[in-house]
Amino acid sequence: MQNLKHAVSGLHGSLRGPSDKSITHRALILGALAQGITEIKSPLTSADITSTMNALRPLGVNFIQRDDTILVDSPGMQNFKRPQNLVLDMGNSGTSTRLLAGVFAGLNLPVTFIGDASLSTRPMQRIITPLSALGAKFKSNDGHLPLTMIHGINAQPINFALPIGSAQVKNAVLLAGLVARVTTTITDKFKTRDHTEQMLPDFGIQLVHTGMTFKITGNQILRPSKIEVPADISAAAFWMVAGTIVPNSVINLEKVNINKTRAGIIDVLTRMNAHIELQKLTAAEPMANVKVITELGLKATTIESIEVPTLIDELPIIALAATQAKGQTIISGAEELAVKETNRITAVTTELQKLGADISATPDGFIINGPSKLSVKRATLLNGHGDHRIAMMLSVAALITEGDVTLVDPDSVGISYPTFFKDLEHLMH
Ligand SMILES: O=C(O)C1=C[C@@H](OP(=O)(O)O)[C@@H](O)[C@H](O)C1
Ligand SMILES: C=C(OP(=O)(O)O)C(=O)O
Repeated sequence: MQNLKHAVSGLHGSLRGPSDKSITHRALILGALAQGITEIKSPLTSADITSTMNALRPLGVNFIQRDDTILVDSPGMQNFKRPQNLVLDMGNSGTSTRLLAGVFAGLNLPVTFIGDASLSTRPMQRIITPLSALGAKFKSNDGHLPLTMIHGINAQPINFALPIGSAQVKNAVLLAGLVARVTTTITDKFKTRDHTEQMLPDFGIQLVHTGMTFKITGNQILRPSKIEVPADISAAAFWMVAGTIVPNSVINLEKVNINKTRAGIIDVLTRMNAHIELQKLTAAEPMANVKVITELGLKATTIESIEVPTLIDELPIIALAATQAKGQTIISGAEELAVKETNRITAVTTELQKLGADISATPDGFIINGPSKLSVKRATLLNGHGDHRIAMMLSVAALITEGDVTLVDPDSVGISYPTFFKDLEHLMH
């Protein structure tokens, strides 16, 4: 339980938030595939990242933590140990499960994936179907965990057109092909996050891009690399919205990743009239210092399917911003939100309605009328539904809510942002 009743007189200060979760998963996995020592500077350390590391250790990969660096010391994919009857607990992490299913399918190393109650409800058919089409064989609980891969892929070459806007599905196939060392061509018309594609050349892997398609020629071997992980825009998003809607705030967010496949929230908040300034920095992935100043004259906007992959994890906090904007915000094409750590469409709607927001759920998003004054008449329990992004959104909502609200499950923030409440304290003082 975390009481969220605060007397807030603005949020102030600078913050280098947690490092990017997607980039850290990928750096750990590619580092494990390469023989030698890969250095990952400023990785995220969180429960989901622990799931990825725990799954790679049985292959003979060591992770050495030194200050703000993880050294990935690996025998390389050609020399991985091949333990029998491997059962891997992926905790709460969809990314770990789907990306590593691709790795194990490429290795042709049988494995069973299990996970927590939330992960066990999430759809895995989306990776079973394409990997099975490449010759892999799976047993699952009707498309859910426990998921057993009986044998890996054998098709070559691989030609895959991504059928849904999921980077995790794209990466399952990409990694299967890379590890099996077969020529792999992938078309991503949804423009899902491209961190793996950006990072592969650093590991010595050549890609050829043609429009929405990229090709990785077979038989390439990864070499170890040095990767620096920027701050996660999906975490910074909470402060971008908090700094906008809490009166008298000025927040500086340092070294935030603004890769264009991820930065949709900046476009959306700017359309809504928020005051966001970017100071661009030079880095492997585009990065900026982001300054946010309160703006109480927000206006409604429309978000459609084309923009959704660039801000999918930010939609709960964007929905909160929309409750404070004048007019009707319509968010559509976001049906994927229903299959995240919880059904984020119903969770966001139910919890924000408790605070008096005018929000309704649709099958693929939300309709939100604003602005609404958020308040509760009596002490109210808010439920993060075990989902880190819902818990953090509600904690920001509480900053502008009149009355006494308590979050029943604050610990979920540890999935992606273990220092969230500490950083909130820092910005309040
Ligand atoms: O590839 C990734 O690192 C992720 C992709 C997205 O999921 P989908 O690929 O299922 O959309 C996102 O929601 C998740 O937090 C991380
Ligand atoms: C959906 C998320 O992660 P994953 O799919 O890796 O569990 C998230 O972090 O919001």
